[in-house]
Amino acid sequence: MTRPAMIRPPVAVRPRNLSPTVRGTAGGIALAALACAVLPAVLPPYWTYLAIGAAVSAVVMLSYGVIVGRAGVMALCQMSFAAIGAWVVLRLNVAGAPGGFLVWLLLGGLAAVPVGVAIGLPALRIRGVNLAVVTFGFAVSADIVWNGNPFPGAEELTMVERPAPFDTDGGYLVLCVLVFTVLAVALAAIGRSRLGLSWYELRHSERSAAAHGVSVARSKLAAFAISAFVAGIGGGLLAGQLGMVVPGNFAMGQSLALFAIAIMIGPHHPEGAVLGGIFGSVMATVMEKLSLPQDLGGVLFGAGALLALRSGLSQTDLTRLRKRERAARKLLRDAEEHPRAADEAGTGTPVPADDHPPATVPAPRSSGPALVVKGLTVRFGEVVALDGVDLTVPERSVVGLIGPNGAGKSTFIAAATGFVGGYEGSVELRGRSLDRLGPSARAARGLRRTFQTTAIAPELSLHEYLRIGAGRRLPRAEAEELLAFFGCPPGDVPVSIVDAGTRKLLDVAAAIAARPAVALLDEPAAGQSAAESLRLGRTLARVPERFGVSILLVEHDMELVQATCGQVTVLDFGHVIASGPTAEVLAAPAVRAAYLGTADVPAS
Ligand SMILES: Nc1ncnc2c1ncn2[C@@H]1O[C@H](COP(=O)(O)OP(=O)(O)OP(=O)(O)O)[C@@H](O)[C@H]1O
Repeated sequence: MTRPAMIRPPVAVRPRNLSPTVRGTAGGIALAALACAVLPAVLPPYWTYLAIGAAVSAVVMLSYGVIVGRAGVMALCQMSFAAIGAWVVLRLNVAGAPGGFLVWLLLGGLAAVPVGVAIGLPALRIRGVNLAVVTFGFAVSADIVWNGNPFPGAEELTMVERPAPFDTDGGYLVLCVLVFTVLAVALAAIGRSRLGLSWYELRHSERSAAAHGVSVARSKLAAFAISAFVAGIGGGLLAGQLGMVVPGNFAMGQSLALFAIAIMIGPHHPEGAVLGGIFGSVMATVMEKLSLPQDLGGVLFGAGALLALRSGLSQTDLTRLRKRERAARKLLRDAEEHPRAADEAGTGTPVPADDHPPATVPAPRSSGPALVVKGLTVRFGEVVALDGVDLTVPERSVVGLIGPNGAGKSTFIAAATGFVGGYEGSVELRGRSLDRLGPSARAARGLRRTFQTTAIAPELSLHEYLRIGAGRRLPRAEAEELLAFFGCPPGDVPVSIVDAGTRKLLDVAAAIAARPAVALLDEPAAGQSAAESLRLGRTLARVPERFGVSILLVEHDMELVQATCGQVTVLDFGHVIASGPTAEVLAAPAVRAAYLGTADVPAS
């Protein structure tokens, strides 16, 4: 089978100095400090005013970065959250509330959070264009409310008091840059956490996220809450900039234009937010200076957004990814061409997967089987996909689940792991019933699965993907060892440059990284050559002893099944037709009949 450009080194490589996150954050803070020191001194008043506008827009852009850039949600109402932040600041200003501007700013951000969560609730059931319509509807309703009710202080012309030493335009620019920097650093830290990484996964595949134990609902609501908070802060800053706001500052058109900029540029990276802020704020002035129609800016943003949607990645994503890919390719070339030199340079030590010494794995807590499924029956309308299936996976074993196409193997995995609800029968993991739990809760309890087709976010590195799968802090050395065990490239390599077969191995590694009680693997060898498939079989056979994880392996490759599984269960038309030691089962007439289609051999 031919494959796209493949990266799969035969050795494990311990990389060094590839991750630029710490250097990037420090560089960003240094740039912000420089901007604070230099800009107010050198910019003429008009440009200082424009720079404040750009900084405020950049803060709002950060909110798009969370919800659109990371979580991939089509949210069209961020300016409505900004309006809430502005309203709170203005209201507290009019009331002369204690604490002053900075406290009001914070309260404005917090006030937007419950509204963000409320708007996020429909996102638990709907997605894509439908969700865009819901958020658009909210933005339109908010527009109507703001237009019918003047912002506090508008009638009596009470302007917001900027606090000293930020009361001049130059000082206020410094404040905006500081707020942006604090938020950008905090969001970057969240982005590197499991929550932030899970947003990337949600964006590409909610079912994969659930299979990794990520609570899809909690993760999505957190994205809405955090993005609403940041937008609220942006709105409060706008109130401080203008002294007084009008509904037009938060109009629907604003939300749409910023949304298009966000899709195009990718404000989930600080440089994208800055660029987006500059575009959002300065574009109108540039158009005016060039004597071009104002709407042209919106058209350009829209066109850029369409291009970004087609490629699936924003401009900053692409730039960062290409840089990471170049560094990863160089590292892999060096390691393959000069393994010894690479080792001496500290970048890698060749470790053939088969040479890994066995780790000390704690004994299972229960003495019974790892997984016991009894009487599992699943119906899809008239189709009975599974009919009273019993299956047991002992501790520290690899059990095969085989059968012809349509026999019900994937349905078994889906039902056992909670992806198909409403089944009859029972599923017990180490003596505890899972029947009332959803997929992410079952995964968190120690029942992991992989899918026939992988959907891994290409912008993640292999190490980041393993961290999501592990569901815990995963030391780099442990991740590298796991990747080497499965014959995957080093952890800093981006998923975007590994082939489909390696992605399947990575998926298996991510399931094992969690050290679950049982991992249910759905055709992990699909897309592998015969030799790779056999090698995978040998690797899987060593997983129970090495990691303390039992495996249920769904496969069509009989050589792989024979090399890997001590026991096999055979399904045909949703029924178990044989179960027992692999060699005996594969020799059984009923099994041969099921595979060869000889109908007159009775089922056992
Ligand atoms: N969501 C669904 N809706 C309706 N029918 C379904 C659904 N999923 C599976 N089926 C049916 O259930 C039966 C079992 O399908 P399943 O995918 O579990 O088989 P399988 O053994 O995994 O096949 P394969 O080896 O081709 O992956 C098939 O008849 C299939 O058409």
